[in-house]
Amino acid sequence: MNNQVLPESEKAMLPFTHREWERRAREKLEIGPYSFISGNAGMGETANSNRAAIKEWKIVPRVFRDVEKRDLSIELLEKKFSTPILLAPIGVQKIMHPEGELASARAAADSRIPFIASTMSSYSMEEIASVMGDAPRWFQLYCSKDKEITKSFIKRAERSGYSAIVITLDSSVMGWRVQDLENNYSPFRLGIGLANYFSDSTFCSKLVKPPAEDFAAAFSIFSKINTSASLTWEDLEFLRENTKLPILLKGIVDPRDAKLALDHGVDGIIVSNHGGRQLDGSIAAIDALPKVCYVIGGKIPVLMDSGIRTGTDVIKALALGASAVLLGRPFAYGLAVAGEEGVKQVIRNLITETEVSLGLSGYHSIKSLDRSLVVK
Ligand SMILES: Cc1cc2nc3c(=O)[nH]c(=O)nc-3n(C[C@H](O)[C@H](O)[C@H](O)COP(=O)(O)O)c2cc1C
Ligand SMILES: O=C(O)C(=O)c1ccccc1
Repeated sequence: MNNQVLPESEKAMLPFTHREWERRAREKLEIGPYSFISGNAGMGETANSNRAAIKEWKIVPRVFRDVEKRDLSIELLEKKFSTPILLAPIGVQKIMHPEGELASARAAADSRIPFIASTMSSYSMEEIASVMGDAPRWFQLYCSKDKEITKSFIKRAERSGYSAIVITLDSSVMGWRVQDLENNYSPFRLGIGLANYFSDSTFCSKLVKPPAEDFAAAFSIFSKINTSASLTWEDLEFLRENTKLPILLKGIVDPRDAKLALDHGVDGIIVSNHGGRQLDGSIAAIDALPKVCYVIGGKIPVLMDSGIRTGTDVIKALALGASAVLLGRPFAYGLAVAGEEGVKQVIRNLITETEVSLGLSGYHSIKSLDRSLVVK
């Protein structure tokens, strides 16, 4: 089903609130996929903290400051973007909707919001690129234990028009996800999320038969060379040598790691705790942001995700020093509920609410936002 042709009556009925998108997604999906998306690590304490901490920050709006024209544009890695919002890398999107990443990538392209394709996508990075025209896209890399595969992924991303590499560092091993254990649910076992591997000539050269002919053998090799847990700062050198694209590190919350990232010459960092899906009990992302921004001192962009739900959340993160934010689960629910049109609607609503909130805060541009806008 192509959701571009969603009837007008149904479009009008699409939700406005995160809660309602989530409720509708829950209605639509089986328990396994729904819980995989909504689920968190452990007791969900970090996921709760992400929201609680954002709520604790309060906006102190200014008045009489001419907010007739409101400009959401930003500059990031020497490129101009019309909003400070990107779609976070989310793997296995076919569990949300049959069109998976193709639908969300088209929706992102429609608003010129950068789409970050996950290593664990259910369509290959080339297939995703092919529906995006020249719209901005980045590639998120989980480094394989096999360096040749990592190299191959980077080259493929370069060739298919991805303009930055995001290296996720908070997932050396999968978090303790009780819901998935209880449901005995794993998208991989269903063969979802392996498209980049199964379409990779370096990976396939290790197989006797193509993945389509012997899934079990291909899956077994994938399981052996999947994400590496032995990476250290030294490995950045290998990555740096293998691409001229900007490199961003995702999953940094300690200012010492931010400083190390800066010293190692990365091009940006993403403050994130993976939405609370990895280490339960870890610090709320928005609480980690100010100190990280302080040590970075504006030298490279600091992006942030984990808990962003509304336009006011976006404004708070930017006031606390983020250059841009990544939208995670909200668009995943949009995709589950109404495919491409759902993601478009989630993006449009978030952009509009951000713009309204910027004006009501007494600021006319993202550039003019400053730390004094928020207090605890
Ligand atoms: C279903 C799902 C899959 C995800 N897959 C990836 C992934 O493949 N790579 C990655 O770096 N982060 C992944 N993330 C984390 C997101 O990029 C982002 O950090 C997180 O969703 C932010 O939290 P929030 O959704 O609560 O705002 C995933 C998150 C979800 C919900
Ligand atoms: O579930 C996640 O958070 C995640 O990062 C992931 C990793 C591999 C496949 C799908 C999702």
